[in-house]
Formats: sequence, structure tokens, C-alpha cells
Amino acid sequence: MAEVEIRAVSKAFRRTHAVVDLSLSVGDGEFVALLGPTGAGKTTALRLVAGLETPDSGSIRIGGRDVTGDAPADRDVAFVFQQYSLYPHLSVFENMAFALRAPIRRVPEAEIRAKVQEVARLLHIETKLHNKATQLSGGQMQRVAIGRALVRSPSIYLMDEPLSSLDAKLRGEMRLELKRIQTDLGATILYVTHDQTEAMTMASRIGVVEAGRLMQIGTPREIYENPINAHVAARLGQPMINLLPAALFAGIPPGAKTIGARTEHLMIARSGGDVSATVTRVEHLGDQSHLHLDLGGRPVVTLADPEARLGPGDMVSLRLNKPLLFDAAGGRVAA
Ligand SMILES: Nc1ncnc2c1ncn2[C@@H]1O[C@H](COP(=O)(O)OP(=O)(O)OP(=O)(O)O)[C@@H](O)[C@H]1O
Repeated sequence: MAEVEIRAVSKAFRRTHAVVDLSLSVGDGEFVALLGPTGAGKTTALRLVAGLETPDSGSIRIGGRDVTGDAPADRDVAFVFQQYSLYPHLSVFENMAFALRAPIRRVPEAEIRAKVQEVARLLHIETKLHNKATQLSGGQMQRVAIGRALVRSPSIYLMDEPLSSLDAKLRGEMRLELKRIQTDLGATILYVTHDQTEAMTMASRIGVVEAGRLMQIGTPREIYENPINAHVAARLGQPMINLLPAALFAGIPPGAKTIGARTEHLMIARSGGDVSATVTRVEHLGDQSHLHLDLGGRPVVTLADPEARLGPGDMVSLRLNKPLLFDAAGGRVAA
């Protein structure tokens, strides 16, 4: 494993600025997630590191070596794509062994067997090694796709939404397993996702990307608690942060035009708060319930206290507790 350094890299496709002046380093053994909406430039950033795209400007270093002009095969990276793209006619074993069988690698057969078996155990697919790739469930296929990358020991693993085709339950399980494997192997991973839970639970640092630009990078906690602007604040947190006009509340510092209130910033009482709101809906999600409110014509969503027994039409009183403050342009304002 090795450190990867992206320095001031830009890439445009005709008039689309897919990646703009991106600087980012992934430390040895670190798990960095790029989080952003569709079209933000996450995949392009990954493809630039892999060498599948050439930057218009900037440079990329892997393990201290400038690889900007190198072909993908010379970069020592392993890529896991969104689609499994397994070879259907080959067994699970052969799919995983494939990269090790490249003639230039000259890996002895005994070593290939040992490595594939070790990784298969890690991914809990050791009993499937002789199945054809097509005789697997979606979750097993995705494990094989990840396993194909893990049998190699590249400088960095590049992963592009590898869990997005799995159902919610499997995604949750694979999140835990991928994190465990990364920790066990001390693997360096640059991971692309639009799923905030994946980024929050697996990454040591999250880079929030918007319209080709890296807006903020930090630990999940830093990004969640201390977002630099309203865009970043809206990327993390469920239910999404409520962005409300400051004018709805009294005593807000001058300069603050928008209040960012996450559920923990909103105290709900029957009376005695700063403003009153009407319950429009209570949404039961099993492990939690979301309380939808109307605050002066604006929708507000927060977590419902299961004890409160609120229903549509009930009036509640809201009190702000140290919310985030943003200026007219969405930039953060000190409280
Ligand atoms: N080969 C290409 N030719 C032209 N435009 C492209 C090409 N690849 C990407 N783009 C454009 O660059 C922008 C960034 O795309 P990219 O795939 O990197 O975004 P993304 O954040 O990975 O999105 P998603 O989550 O949907 O995969 C988009 O506007 C996309 O349409």
C-alpha cells in the first residue's frame, strides 16, 4: 500500500468541467470516501487516478512517484466497478485468479491458489469457488468482484459505488465487512459513493464533492458537526438538515440569513418554545419515526419522540438549540 497524492487536477469534457482543481491525498492505509450527488465528478476523479482518463492539468503521485503520464497497468492500482463485470463462463476461483494469471506477473500456481483461498475466506465465499459466476446471488457476485481486486496487493484500491447494486440489508452487511477487511489488511482505499451512510461508517475521511469541486474534506465527525457551508451540511444527516429563513426566529446574530437545524438542534415541546408549528405527518420507519411539521408555511422534518404521541393537526412549540448559521451565500457564520 502507498500514499496517493492528487495535485491541482482538472478535467473537462468539452464544456463540462467534470473535475476542477482537485487536490487530495490519501494516506497509506487510509480509507477516503468521495461523497457527492450524481454528476459531481466522483467517477472521473477515480478514473484519473486509475489512468483511464488523462488530466488537462495537475499531477498524480502514487507512493511518491509521478504517474500522471503512465498507463493504467503501470500504476499499481486495482479498480472495483459498480457493475460486477465477472466472466460468466469462468468459475469463481478463475474469476478471482484472473488478474494474478497475467503473464507479466508470473505468479506461481501454488501462490495463486493460496491467495484466492485466503481472500475467499475473508469474503465468506470459500464454498462457492467452483461455482460458475452466474450461479451466484447478486451479493455473492459483488463479493467476487471485490475479491478479484483484493487478491492483488496494489498501492491503492479504487472503488466506484461497489455496493450500490445490492439490496439494503446486504449493503449494510457488506459495509461492515469491507471496513473489517480494510482494517485487517491495512488497505488504502479511495471510494466513491453518493450514500452518506457508507461514507460515514467506512471512511476515515470524507471529501464532499459538488460540481467538480472538493468543497470540504475531514473526518465524518468534522464534516457533520462543522460543515463549511449549507451544501455540505445538507449532504450528511438523516433526516436532512432543515434550512430555514433566519427571519422566522428572534435573536439570531446579524449576518445569518439561514438557520441550519438538524434534529439535535430542535427541541420540541407542547408549549414554551421560540415558535410554534403544526404537525402534518408522522412517518414510521421502524427504528425511528420522522415528524413532519409546518413552520409558517415551511416544511420541517425532525425525529419524533415515540412518547409524545403526536398526530396531524397537533400544535407543537420549537426551540432552537445551538443551530448552524449560514450567510446569504450559504457560507458558515460563527454562532
Ligand atoms: N466521457 C465523458 N464524456 C463527456 N462527459 C462526461 C464523460 N464522463 C463524465 N462526463 C460528465 O462529467 C460530469 C461528471 O461525471 P462523473 O461520472 O464523474 O460524475 P459522478 O459524480 O461520478 O456521477 P454518478 O454518481 O452519477 O456516477 C458529468 O456532467 C458527466 O456528464
